[in-house]
Amino acid sequence: MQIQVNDSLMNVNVLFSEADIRERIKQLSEQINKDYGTENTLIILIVLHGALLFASDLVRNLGMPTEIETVRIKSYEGTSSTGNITLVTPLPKDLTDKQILVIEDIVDTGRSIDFLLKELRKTNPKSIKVCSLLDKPEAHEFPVKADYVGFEIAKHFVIGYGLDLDGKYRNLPYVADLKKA
Ligand SMILES: O=P(O)(O)OC[C@H]1O[C@H](OP(=O)(O)OP(=O)(O)O)[C@H](O)[C@@H]1O
Ligand code: HPA
Repeated sequence: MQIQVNDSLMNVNVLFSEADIRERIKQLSEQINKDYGTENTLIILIVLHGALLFASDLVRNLGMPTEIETVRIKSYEGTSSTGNITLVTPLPKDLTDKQILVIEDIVDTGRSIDFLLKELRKTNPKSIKVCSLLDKPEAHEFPVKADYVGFEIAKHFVIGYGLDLDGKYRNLPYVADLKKA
């Protein structure tokens, strides 16, 4: 598939197929189940919109009692971070002494997760961990490290499986990167 991005025609190259993603989610959920056990409630905090598809597949494989919460933050226009994070919806209430697992689609510059973790720490939770489908270590501008990462990728803009370009392509069942045609 080819798509137009600003003045350039881009090739869409599949990086991770549906089957790759399914298999990696199985491995990640086994690790999370092992780390948290089955007794205590885990708050699953889904960062909207990008993490919606990943989170909905991941939580089905978790064995502990969970409460699902969402927060919406926004900072991207096109393929670049604006540098300004907006907390579009408030944080969930009553996070004090709770175990929180933040679900992200991607850690790119790290600005969004850095911002969110700072906000969450103000609520005095018992613990906070981050599970991100994708991580771009070479793009980090903030000292963040996700506890669970599906795939590390190079510094290319990616779309699909929740990830968008100006709101489009989130419904693709695979993750693809964009390269000049
Ligand atoms: O590490 P960063 O450089 O901050 O990039 C990662 C963030 O960017 C995207 O969110 P976006 O603002 O595009 O909102 P969306 O989830 O609704 O697409 C993505 O979902 C992450 O939250
Ligand atoms: O590579 C990306 N793709 C889509 N959304 C994003 N938000 C940060 N990085 C990306």
